[in-house]
Amino acid sequence: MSRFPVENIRNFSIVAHVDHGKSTLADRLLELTGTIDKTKNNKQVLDKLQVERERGITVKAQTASLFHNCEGKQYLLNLIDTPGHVDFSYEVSRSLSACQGVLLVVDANEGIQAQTVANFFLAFEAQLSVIPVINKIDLKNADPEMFDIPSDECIKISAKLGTNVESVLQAVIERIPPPKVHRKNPLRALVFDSTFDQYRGVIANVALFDGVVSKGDKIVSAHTQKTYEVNEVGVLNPNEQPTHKLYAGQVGYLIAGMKNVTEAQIGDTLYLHKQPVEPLPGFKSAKPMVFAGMYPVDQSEYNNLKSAIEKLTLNDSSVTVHRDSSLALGAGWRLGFLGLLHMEVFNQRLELEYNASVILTTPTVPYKAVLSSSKLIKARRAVQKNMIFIDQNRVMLKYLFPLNEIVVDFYDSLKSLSSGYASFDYEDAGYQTAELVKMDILLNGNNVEELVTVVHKDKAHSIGKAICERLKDSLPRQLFEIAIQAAIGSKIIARETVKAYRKNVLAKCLLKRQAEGKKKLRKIGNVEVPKDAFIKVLKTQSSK
Ligand SMILES: Nc1nc2c(ncn2[C@@H]2O[C@H](COP(=O)(O)OP(=O)(O)OP(=O)(O)O)[C@@H](O)[C@H]2O)c(=O)[nH]1
Repeated sequence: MSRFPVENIRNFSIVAHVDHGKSTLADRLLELTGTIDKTKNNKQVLDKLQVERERGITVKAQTASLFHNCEGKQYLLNLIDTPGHVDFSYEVSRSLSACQGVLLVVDANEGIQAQTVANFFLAFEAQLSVIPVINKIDLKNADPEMFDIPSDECIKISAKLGTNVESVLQAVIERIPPPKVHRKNPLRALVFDSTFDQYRGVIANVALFDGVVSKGDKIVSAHTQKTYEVNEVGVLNPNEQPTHKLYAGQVGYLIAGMKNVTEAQIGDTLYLHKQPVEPLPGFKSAKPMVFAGMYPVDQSEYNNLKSAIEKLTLNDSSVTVHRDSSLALGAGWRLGFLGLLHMEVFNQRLELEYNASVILTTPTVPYKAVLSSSKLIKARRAVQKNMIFIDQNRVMLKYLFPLNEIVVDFYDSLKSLSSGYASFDYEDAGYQTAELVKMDILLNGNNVEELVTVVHKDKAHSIGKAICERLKDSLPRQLFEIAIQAAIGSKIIARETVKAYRKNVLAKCLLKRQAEGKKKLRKIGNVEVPKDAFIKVLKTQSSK
């Protein structure tokens, strides 16, 4: 690695709106630099996770070091491919901390979209060089001239066909500056991502801001003050390739015998033993926008699920975890996600990567209740506090909201109403009095503990009705009629009915059900409920 002086290093991310072609461009760059062989099968090779392959989207930023010869000089180009969906934007902001420039990819057909703008501002605020790349110029309706960017600054390519992709490499070398680092200073390495390997422990992705790190070095974590010996260092090419040393300006991985996931903090600074340095600023923590309760299907699985959640949150540090418990479901957690897609992907990764089976429930939020026989707690609605114009195009509105109104899909509704242009932030404003009631959902008279909620009195009827309707759509017909009821105390406020099978379709349906298997079903009284029924209810509950 010493062959690459700082001036021959470029660290850059590929950012874009969802599906504008980041991963396809990454494939071509890997091929052009000979990092992977050129074959027809190279489709989004950096999307390594099973969930990414199944869904065809990137959810995790991936690093790859490319070795490239240009005008007789050997360059080391560290590329980070990032996700495009807004729910994974935390991956983008972290990746930028290891870069000096970005390729801002824009689909020529679709033009500039919400995440194009958001990513542009992220890069701009981090003072990175931005190279606009207009992609998909092979498509019929492509109109590459439609952007308000000087055309000589844009590179027009087809990532799919490989057209003009060499110019992108050329621009990376010419327009992105080398990192500003000092190799003679003591080691200062930023941990910008981590994964957990069953056999080798924590694998930390590091960007070196100062100094050198070698296999065998003793290093200290600024966060825990614990000392470790470096067992392996290397680059991702795109698979791990040990190198013995990494120098300032380079991006790679490091394994140092951290066996416990709590020891590895994303944003931590690593330095050499007895050579302490000022820690790097790290990352602003991600703010959860959607919450869900998570419980093991069987309490005996609690410890396994706990360990799986810990390992997965190491790789996805934007998930917040708090312990929670339910009378019916036992010990579990309240998890916070950046959006509903993020919640689904996390859940799917737990199943695919850790073979975990979980129950997702509506979240609980902490309330303080003053119990009194006659006086109920007074309600408070969202109250506007102020409105500030940030510039000609942007306005900031401040409201006081009951937390319960925003924890499920407020953020997603806001994004879809504003086509993704509105952003949302919140701060805890303390407890407020409110007229709240506890609402139960009953299936043939049996209480469904997963769906017990505390709701505002005025919304109880509409929420109860919506949950009953949703459940009706998600419950398969059974041998008998199922009454779905929403109740406050002993008062029933909504009801739906799932009819029993008709006799002539009975045999056919039973056969189908047997084929589907019983694994994904949960029994409440005599009623069989598919596991995803609760997720469907959770998704729509607060929008009703
Ligand atoms: N016609 C055409 N299609 C392209 C081109 N580049 C990418 N695509 C297609 O666009 C789709 C999305 O490409 P990806 O590379 O997965 O996009 P992405 O930006 O990485 O997607 P996310 O990471 O999920 O946001 C795929 O079906 C690609 O085959 C191109 O130059 N021309």
